[in-house]
Amino acid sequence: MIQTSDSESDRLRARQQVLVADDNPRLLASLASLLSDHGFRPVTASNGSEACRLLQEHRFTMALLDLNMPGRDGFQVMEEASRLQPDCALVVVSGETSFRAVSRALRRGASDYIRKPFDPDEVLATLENVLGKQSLMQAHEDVQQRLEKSESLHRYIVNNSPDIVFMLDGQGRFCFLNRKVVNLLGYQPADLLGKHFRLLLDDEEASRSKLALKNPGISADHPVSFEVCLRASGSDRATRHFEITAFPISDDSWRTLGDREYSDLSLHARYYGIARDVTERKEAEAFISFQAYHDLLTRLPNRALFRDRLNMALNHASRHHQQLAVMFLDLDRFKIINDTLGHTVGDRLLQAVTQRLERCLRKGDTLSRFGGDEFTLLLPAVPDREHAAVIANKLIDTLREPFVLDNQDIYIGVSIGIAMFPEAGDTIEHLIRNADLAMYQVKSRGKDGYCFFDSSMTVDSSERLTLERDLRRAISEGELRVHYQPQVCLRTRRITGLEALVRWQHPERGLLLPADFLPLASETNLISEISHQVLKNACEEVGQWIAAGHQDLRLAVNLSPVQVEHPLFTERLMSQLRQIGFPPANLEIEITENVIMNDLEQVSHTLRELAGHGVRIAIDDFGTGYSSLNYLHHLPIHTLKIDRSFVHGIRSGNDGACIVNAIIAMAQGLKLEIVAEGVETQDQLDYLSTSDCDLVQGFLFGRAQPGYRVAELLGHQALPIASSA
Ligand SMILES: Nc1nc2c(ncn2[C@@H]2O[C@H](COP(=O)(O)O[C@H]3[C@@H](O)[C@H](n4cnc5c(=O)[nH]c(N)nc54)O[C@@H]3COP(=O)(O)O)[C@@H](O)[C@H]2O)c(=O)[nH]1
Repeated sequence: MIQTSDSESDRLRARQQVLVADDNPRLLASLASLLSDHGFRPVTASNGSEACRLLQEHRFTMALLDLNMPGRDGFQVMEEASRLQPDCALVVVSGETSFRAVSRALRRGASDYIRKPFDPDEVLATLENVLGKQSLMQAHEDVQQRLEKSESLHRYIVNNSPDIVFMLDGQGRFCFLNRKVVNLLGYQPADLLGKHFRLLLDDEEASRSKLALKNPGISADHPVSFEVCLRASGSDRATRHFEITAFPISDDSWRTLGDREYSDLSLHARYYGIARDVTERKEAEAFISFQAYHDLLTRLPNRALFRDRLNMALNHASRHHQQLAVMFLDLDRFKIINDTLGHTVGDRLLQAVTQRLERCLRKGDTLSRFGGDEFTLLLPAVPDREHAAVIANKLIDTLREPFVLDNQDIYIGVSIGIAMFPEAGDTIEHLIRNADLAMYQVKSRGKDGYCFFDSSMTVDSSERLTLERDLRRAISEGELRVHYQPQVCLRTRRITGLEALVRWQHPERGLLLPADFLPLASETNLISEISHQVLKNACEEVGQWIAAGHQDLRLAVNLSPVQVEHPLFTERLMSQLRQIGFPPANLEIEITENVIMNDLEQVSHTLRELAGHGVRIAIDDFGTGYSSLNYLHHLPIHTLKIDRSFVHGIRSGNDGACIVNAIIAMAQGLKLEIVAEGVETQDQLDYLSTSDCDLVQGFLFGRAQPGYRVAELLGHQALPIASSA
């Protein structure tokens, strides 16, 4: 029985409203007065029906009910009370003392049974007892509710934690997991309970984690933290990165918990841990590191990573006495495509080029984007130069095929310089620089090919800088000169044309030949400006001689590949000629076969435009380049210039002569004019005179000379053989 102090008991009673129902008015009154005398608030009902009505209208802590009442008896009132007010304690006060009646009353929910005539003390004691029980039950219920609230609060906190919360038993099996494991890894907690944590890890990480947990230094105050990748459920879900913090559970940790579930846990759980998903941070870190070492457009390694790989490859190659190759690749015509078709197409082209190049490489080779349209390639295990040459050819061939972007065929080529370790250098800087130098050799020869570095290409870098600075000054200060080499008609021996050749009147070094500065001009893109100046000066000067009476005098000019490939070349040239007043029909432009083959489509278009304006087109160094004779049929070509190596062959043996004969025969068939270049001897001249060659050019008739000297020669009826030849 609950022990309460008097004052507390009074306080309790004061709150209690008690229903008293009896059909005996005297008994009813005496019960009511007993109750009110002892602090209760009795509400009386003289029959069962009234009691039921009161139950509907008021709340009661207790009901003292007679069993035998007219209308609705005590059992029916009990039923109604249980339905309407289940918390109301029912006490039967009845003269009916049969076992059947008592047990029936108790079955209906009566807390106690008082026999009539009642003893007031017994009634009061029974009421105290019932009240005590009620208060005990209430207290228990309160505790229960508080526990439930507290548990659901903790459950909420644990389940809504942003991290996976888990417990492991001594063997490493999961004995608790919160629901976060569903969102983050796709498992239901039940899928993992009882399973070893290695189920989520690869072997290496499982052993690492095991070791971390076994670390003797860990405790709740010093948990262990480590990062692992956890396998998500289902094959289509990727692995995610987690930071695990875990510590062993001491027996003290369970002292406050009594719940059955937790006591089960307390039996088994030996480790508590949280797993925080750090995938986003890891991915951001990986992206930042990728960005630092890769080019984002092509996703290729950048310069920094290339240098790193080259450094490792060099160490390995020198330890094992092996060779390696560094290639420097520069795309031909990329700038023009980028300028005319836009940067989006340019970007897509670079991506497509990357894919094709990668297809030619093996695992272990490193292709990197060096910047713009430049790539570097490291072949760490090439046995010899031939091997490197085979790969260079593969790369060249794969880029020769047109790229189809935006429904148009785009032709692009590549110039490749190759530096072999150790012969072309033994440091990262030397190998890259020398491959770059070799690449410029290819560019200056007409692009689209490869070239191995050799020491003759080395120009000291400070020397290069000085030369470049001087060359810029030469262009702006007018130090460039045009010299003319006569083209002589074999039949009349008169000058019919002049080839304009650039010279540089260097203030300190004297007159420089193109070989001294054109390669650097090509590298630095100054070549266009130089060719433009030469063309302008030559047209102005030769234009005066034409105007002075040499109406048929032809001016031949060399064009750089960059000029011819520019889509606005014809328009600009024609406007320049109009400004100067130079007749287009007196102009012949010289291009090599390689320039045509590099971009057959674009160059053909330009040549047709030029021919449409009356400009003549000559193929320079004919027979030495990469060509398909097919183009001769289709393009508006007027002149073939037989390369001087074949002309020199006339003297030294039959092969050269045969080639010269073959070229002349072919040119005749195609109705092209023939110019034999590099004629140095009388024998060569005699041979050519008997073989239907039209024009000759060479030291035999004179080297390229300044305009004032050439002007004197123009008046000659027949050009004499030069004394210096
Ligand atoms: N884009 C431009 N390129 C130009 C320009 N001027 C010249 N060039 C290119 O430089 C190449 C070399 O020119 P150069 O040193 O002037 O040599 C020319 C002649 O001097 C030389 N030649 C002529 N006759 C003989 C000979 O009997 N023997 C011999 N060993 N050499 C001789 O040949 C060069 C002319 O050849 P080609 O151009 O093939 O007709 C020059 O080839 C151009 O490519 C320029 O303004 N713009």
